[in-house]
This record gives sequence, C-alpha cells and structure tokens, in this order.
Amino acid sequence: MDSNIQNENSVPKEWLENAIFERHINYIEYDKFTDPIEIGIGGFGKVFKCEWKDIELTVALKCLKVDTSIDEKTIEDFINELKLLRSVSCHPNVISFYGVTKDSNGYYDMVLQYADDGTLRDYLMTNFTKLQWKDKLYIAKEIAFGLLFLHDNNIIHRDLHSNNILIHQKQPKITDFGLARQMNEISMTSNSAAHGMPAYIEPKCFIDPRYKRDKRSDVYSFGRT
Ligand SMILES: Nc1ncnc2c1ncn2[C@@H]1O[C@H](COP(=O)(O)OP(=O)(O)OP(=O)(O)O)[C@@H](O)[C@H]1O
Repeated sequence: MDSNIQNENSVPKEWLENAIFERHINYIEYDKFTDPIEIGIGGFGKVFKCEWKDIELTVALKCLKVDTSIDEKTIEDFINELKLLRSVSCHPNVISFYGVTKDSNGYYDMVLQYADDGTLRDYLMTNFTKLQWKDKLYIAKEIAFGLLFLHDNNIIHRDLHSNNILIHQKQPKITDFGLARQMNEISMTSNSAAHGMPAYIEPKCFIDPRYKRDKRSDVYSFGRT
C-alpha cells in the first residue's frame, strides 16, 4: 500500500489523488453520468441529481467546489467524509458511497446513492399526519441500527439531526459525515460546539470547552431527532 494512503494526515487533496491512483477509491469518469440537475446546497458546495448511465441508477453528486472562497478545513472535512463513508456505507441505514468523479470544471464530486424522499425533516413535514405510530417507530429503529453500526466501527457522527438523515424508499439513511470522527481521533479534536446544529448538540459541549463528544453525544442527538 502506498505510504501516502497509509498516512491519514497527509495533505487532503494529495491524499485523494493518491487514493484514486492506487485504486483505493473507485473513480468514475464524468461522462458516465447524464446532465446533472441541482437539488441542494451544503457546506462543501452544490448537490446534483443525475443518472449513472451504465447501470441505469439515479445518483447524487456532492461537489467539492475548490475555489478561493473555500478553506483547507472544508477540503479536510470533505476527504474525512469520504474516508469514513468508505468503511460504513455498506449498511442499509447509511447512504451508499459509490466512488468519486471529477466534473467538467475540475471539481471532485462524491458519487452517492440518491435518496428519493429527501431529508427526514422534509419527509416528516410532508407526511407526519399520514404516518402511523408503527411507521414512526420503524424510522427511529432504523436510524438506531445505522448509528449502532457507526459506533461498532468506532465512528462518532457528531452532527446527527433530521437534515442529515435522508429517506430512500421509506428507509432512513444516515449521511453527511463531514464532522464525524474515528474514536481514536477524538482526543485530538476540539469539542466543536461551534459546529453542527446547536439544538441537537449535547449541552455539556457548551458548558465545558474541553469536553470531547463521544458515542453518548450521538445518542443525545438521536433522541432530539
Ligand atoms: N444523497 C442524496 N440524495 C438526495 N438528496 C441529497 C443527497 N445528499 C444531499 N441531498 C440534498 O442536498 C442538500 C445538501 O446536502 P449536504 O449534505 O451537502 O448539505 P447539508 O447537510 O444541508 O449541509 P452541511 O454539509 O453544511 O451539513 C440536502 O439538504 C438534501 O436536500
């Protein structure tokens, strides 16, 4: 294995280029996709919907727009999300990660499963009155399964809320791993109360600036969600 791939602290963009070169990350040519339609905007840049022509699959392309307005931290978060997704996206309650592509402007895009019902927040706003208790309990149980899988793989999400859970064919999928960390990295990370959605963050983060989020912090956010 290439030493740059082993060194998780190497410069993020070089890490990605090496990972593609060494085939540790699946690279898909951009012309394999139909023309993209913009469906959202997030911390890294725009999100698009398109068809992966060869396998007739609808996918979401999450674009890392590298320009003068983007800082090194955002690139790091994008690479971090990609690294963690590689290891847990096989779970049915985590969004599937298919690889990366480079668009016509030279920006890297993550190729993700497309969630046909959007975010959990939007889904509940539209369907809340129609949903039975058993449907709501099913959603909660499936999110718990996804979270348990992350924790079993020593990953703390750190930004779990209803906009970071997508619904695809009525099944919840945890997404947006930009703030997520491996357990062994937490000691090197600030508690990041400044990041994430305040209403969902464990209150201790605001009281003690040295407090490090752990699995229990995700369980708090899950309860709030
Ligand atoms: N896989 C997907 N399938 C369908 N829609 C998606 C998918 N990923 C993202 N979206 C849509 O794009 C929007 C932006 O997503 P993204 O994950 O980039 O950002 P965010 O969670 O809103 O913000 P941030 O990255 O700052 O936390 C989402 O709110 C959602 O509506």
